[in-house]
Amino acid sequence: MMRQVQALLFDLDGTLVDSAPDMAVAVDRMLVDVGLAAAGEDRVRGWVGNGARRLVMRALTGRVDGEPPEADVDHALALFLRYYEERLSVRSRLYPGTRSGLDRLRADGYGLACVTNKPERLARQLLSDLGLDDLLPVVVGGDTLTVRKPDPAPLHHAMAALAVPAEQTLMVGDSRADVEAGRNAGTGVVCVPYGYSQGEDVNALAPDVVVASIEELHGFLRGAA
Ligand SMILES: O=C(O)COP(=O)(O)O
Ligand SMILES: [Mg+2]
Repeated sequence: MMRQVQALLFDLDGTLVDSAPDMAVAVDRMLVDVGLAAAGEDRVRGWVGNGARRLVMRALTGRVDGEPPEADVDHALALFLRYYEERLSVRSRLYPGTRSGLDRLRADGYGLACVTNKPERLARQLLSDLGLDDLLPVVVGGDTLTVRKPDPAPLHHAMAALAVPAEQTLMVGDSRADVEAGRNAGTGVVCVPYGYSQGEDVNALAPDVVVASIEELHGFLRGAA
């Protein structure tokens, strides 16, 4: 798997950034507005990973596979996005080892990109607020193309921007959508165990390797080089 890695594609929420605290505030404000009970941060953590629309669908139904009426989703999504944008990076934090790991990976010359299911505009703003925009200038969001992870197209888009083929790229993520997107695109797949994986153990998703942090990923690639 570690054949000549030249580029790394990073998931954002749950991999680089613990963004659930701010997302939970926005979800709860939305839920109260539409007459439902606030869900709280722990439940919201279990709903993040497949884009803002899916997050809202889960919040409205309390179910990971919930399918509320389209008009309800449209209304709630607009509220969620407005509230989330107002407080995008108040409590969101980089996971330990993210900054140092990305710095070292860049110093070693790897191509780095962010491939997230978050709306691109919010992803760019969050990366900028947390000081990662220089390290990750290539950002593909959930609405950059017409499809999102687990579709391989966002990964292909990022790899084209980095000019690195899939055989020399690793997708680094925290959930099933990332693992499947990597497999579909033909990249290697790395998981972190601390993110949002809708209650699934990332080991059960059979990534090529699980690393405890982005800094550990750097050490792992050094060792494999
Ligand atoms: O916003 C989401 O649903 C998840 O975003 P992610 O792909 O960065 O985990
Ligand atoms: Mg994620």
